[in-house]
Amino acid sequence: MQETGSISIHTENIFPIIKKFLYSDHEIFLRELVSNAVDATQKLKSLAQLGEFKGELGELKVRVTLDKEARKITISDRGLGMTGEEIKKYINQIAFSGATEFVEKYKEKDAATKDQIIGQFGLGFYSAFMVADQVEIFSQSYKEGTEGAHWTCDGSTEFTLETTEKAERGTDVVLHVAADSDEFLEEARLRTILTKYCKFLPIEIEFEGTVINQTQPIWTKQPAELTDEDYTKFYQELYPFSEAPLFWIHLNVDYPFNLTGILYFPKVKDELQFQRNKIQLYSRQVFITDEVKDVVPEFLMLLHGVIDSPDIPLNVSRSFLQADAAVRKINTYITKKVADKLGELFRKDRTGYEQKWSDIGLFVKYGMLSDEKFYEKAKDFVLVQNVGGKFFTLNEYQESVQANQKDKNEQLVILYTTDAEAQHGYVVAAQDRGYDVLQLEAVLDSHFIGQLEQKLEKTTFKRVDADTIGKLIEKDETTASVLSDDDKTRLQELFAKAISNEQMHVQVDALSPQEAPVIITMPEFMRRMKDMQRTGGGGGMAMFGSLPDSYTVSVNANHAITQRVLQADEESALKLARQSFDLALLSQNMLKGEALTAFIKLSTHLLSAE
Ligand SMILES: Nc1ncnc2c1ncn2[C@@H]1O[C@H](COP(=O)(O)OP(=O)(O)OP(=O)(O)O)[C@@H](O)[C@H]1O
Repeated sequence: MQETGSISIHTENIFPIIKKFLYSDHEIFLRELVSNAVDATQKLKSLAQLGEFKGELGELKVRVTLDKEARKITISDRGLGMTGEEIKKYINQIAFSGATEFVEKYKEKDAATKDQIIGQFGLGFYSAFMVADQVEIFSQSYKEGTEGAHWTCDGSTEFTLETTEKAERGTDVVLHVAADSDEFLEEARLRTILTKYCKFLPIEIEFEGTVINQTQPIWTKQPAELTDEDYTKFYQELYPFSEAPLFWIHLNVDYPFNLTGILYFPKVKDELQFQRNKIQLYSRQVFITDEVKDVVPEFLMLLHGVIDSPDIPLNVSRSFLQADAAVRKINTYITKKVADKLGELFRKDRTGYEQKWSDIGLFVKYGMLSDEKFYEKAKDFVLVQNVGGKFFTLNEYQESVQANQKDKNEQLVILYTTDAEAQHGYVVAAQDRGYDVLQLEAVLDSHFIGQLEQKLEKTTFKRVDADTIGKLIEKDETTASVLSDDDKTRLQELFAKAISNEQMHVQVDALSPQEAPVIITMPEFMRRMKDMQRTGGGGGMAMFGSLPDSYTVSVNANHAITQRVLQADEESALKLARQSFDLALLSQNMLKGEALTAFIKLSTHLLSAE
């Protein structure tokens, strides 16, 4: 018996549209057809378990075969099969209306959204027409007493359906590859596509004699069944040639949404190395995309691994995805899991955690800055390190410095350096006072400091070179000046003349005689403004666009050199002043070019004059 018919009477022909619009992603036809074959096989297995199918299951592989000569690709399964009636219902009506709906949605979108939709939405069975000008289905249902069915469609809305003899239960979908799709007649091309999308499908997929997939990837197993080696091996499979991960989290939740997966913490050395799009998104073991934006919180995109969830709505556009309740819950869940894991590592193995800190620190701080909930958890396990290399939690650090580093207003002043080498003199000066100095060197740290100042009560941060040591943490006691007011004015004028630079604001301060004769500082506020300006922070910063460098030059009223300057004749006084100022510049790494040459010349001269 043969029947012909029209798939739908009131729809325009969708096939040219499918073909035209989906040009960039033709390869997904194979993912769609192979997953259909896998679904049909799994359905049969379920029926067998329920006792509704009593026959022999036999070998349940899905086979993909290529006949280049005949221009045919065949996808065969030994699943539950379809009767002629079922083909009419599932392929002609349901699948077709699904494809039609897809095309309708697709037509309205702009190009960017289109790419997004294609990547995340399977066209289903009709995606076959992206590469084939004729598609045949040969199917034998598992139901006893049913006849085999043969369906043919040439890419118009017309189809034929007839009975046929098919010995084996299951379905063969035969694609007659169109003239413009020759690339899919290459074995290597098909293998690449299969490996990309089908590598972890739950039923064996055989292509040209070899099975291309792992049916039970480790994320589908229970953590208790797995060893560390299993996890690292899997990581190597996903990312060959990369360094071993630091640690991982096995995700496993089935309520209120379904999600499994493994997230790895990669070894990252600096911000520039962050590699996004390393997490692969699967839906029931079928690879969907590695664009997990919106499904995974921004700061977690630095992680690697696999997420598998049938609950992530792949068939909706981007803007909708962000607002989707399930996606929001998944975001919250993953963030919580990651925070819990870090907390656990910190509690169980503090030493190991400290060793890993240089790799995870950046990530933890990034998380704290971008997610309030994460901050709340991470504030207990985020670490800071002082210049001596010792690690502290925020609480531990506050405890340890508060006896010594509170100013006269009971404000705790935390001192830090962004470069212990370059700011060495200032670090030593602070340490000599009994102060501790933290290393906060990463680009992210300036934002992190800002956040901590908001969160921690009565606490401010100052870079060690933000002021002279006595003023860095202002106490009640003051050092008296040995100079008269007249001397101070003279000194100020002499130095200003010797330096003759408008960006250097000279002031005479009563410092300890042990401190340097001249100290150059840049106020904390001013430096932060400039930092923000440099890193392109916020529009409001534009007004500081022409902010000049502005330094404070403190002349130490109590230093022996100062006395010499005052006692010398004008010419020698200016030389001495210039020389002490240059020394201060030198200690800040600010003496360059002509000034440096002049300094060396003068030094040599002074030395030989002795
Ligand atoms: N190999 C097959 N064996 C048995 N039934 C099949 C096979 N391929 C397709 N079908 C039937 O045709 C229907 C439509 O398939 P189609 O791929 O268009 O949509 P789908 O798989 O339901 O959804 P999706 O859009 O996610 O692919 C399937 O639901 C299934 O009932």
